[in-house]
Amino acid sequence: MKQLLFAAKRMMIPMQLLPFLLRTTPARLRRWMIPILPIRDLQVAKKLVDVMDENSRSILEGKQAAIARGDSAILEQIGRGKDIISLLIRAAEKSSAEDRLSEEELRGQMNVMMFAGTDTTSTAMSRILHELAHHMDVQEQLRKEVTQAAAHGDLEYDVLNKLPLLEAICRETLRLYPPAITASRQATRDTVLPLGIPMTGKDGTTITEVVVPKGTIVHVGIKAANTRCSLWGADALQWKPERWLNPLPSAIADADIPGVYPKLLTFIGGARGCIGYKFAEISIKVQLAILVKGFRFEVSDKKVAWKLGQAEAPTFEGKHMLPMVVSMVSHDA
Ligand code: HEM
Repeated sequence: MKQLLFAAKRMMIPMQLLPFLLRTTPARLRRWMIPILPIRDLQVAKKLVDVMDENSRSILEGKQAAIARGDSAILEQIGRGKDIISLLIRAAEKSSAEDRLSEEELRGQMNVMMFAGTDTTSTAMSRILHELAHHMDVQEQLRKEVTQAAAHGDLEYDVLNKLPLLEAICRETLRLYPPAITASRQATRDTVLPLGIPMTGKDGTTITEVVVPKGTIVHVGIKAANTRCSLWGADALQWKPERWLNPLPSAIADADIPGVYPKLLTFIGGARGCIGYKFAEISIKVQLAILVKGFRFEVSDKKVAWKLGQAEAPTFEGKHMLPMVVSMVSHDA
């Protein structure tokens, strides 16, 4: 998945043609053209998309077969029939022919979710572990919080979701290192955007708003909004989970930030905001709670470089990885 994002990033200029090609050529022709175009990244992207599609196809077939075999077969499946794909298959079966999602559309949904949900979540996990390795005191506090909460067995959803330090660590990492640093939107009508901070024009006049005509592409600076000193304070660029354990500065508390996630644009907002944010949040918390309870993460002597594809990914000597020193935690009293 990461390779796909990096390949797409390197093809930024030819990709500008994509909307035009989508409008003017059938999918079959586009696929036929790819092997003859001398763009290496395009061949890489095609191969990766085919792998993703093949995976979706085999998962979908497995789910459909289990649903056809009946309840006991469904219970053996990951998600036990409550996962989104099983729900979509069942909904499709109950819908009229004209409303029904076709096989291709179901696979399309799966591909989008895998694409949108995998690297975003794994990047956030990498960032959290990296920060915890640089802040061993916070890591120890988190281990204590999780271990105490799990003293009587498995952590229930509600308990896990309310652990204050775990929550603060997730929020702070998603604030400072949003996996998607920008998003684009197209204005559906003429509008005027007020500026939070006025600007001075070339002729010296003060500009307090910007006219946005219908059709304009607007790039939303997710990371810029999440780390703005005038809102978050002078320490906006520092990783400080404790900021979420205390009342937020009034500038940010009072700011109207239309994110689905309070005060952050990490999952953006509005009708096309991230539909997976709750899932992402709980899966990060589950993974983190299990990992930190069982293992200690320390910085290694290998220099990690964070490279921007669509999401920022850790690399070492050009390979996607996050070298760390990991040891088991002893829970003997
Ligand atoms: C930390 C994890 C995640 C982050 C930071 C994140 C962030 C975002 C952002 C910024 C968008 C808007 C992209 C755009 O319009 O350009 C988006 C869209 C989307 N996300 Fe997430 N996401 C995360 C995890 C997930 C997960 C786990 C899923 C699914 C299981 C998911 C499914 C989607 C889908 C389907 C969309 C497209 C929604 C639409 O266009 O209507 N995301 N996400």
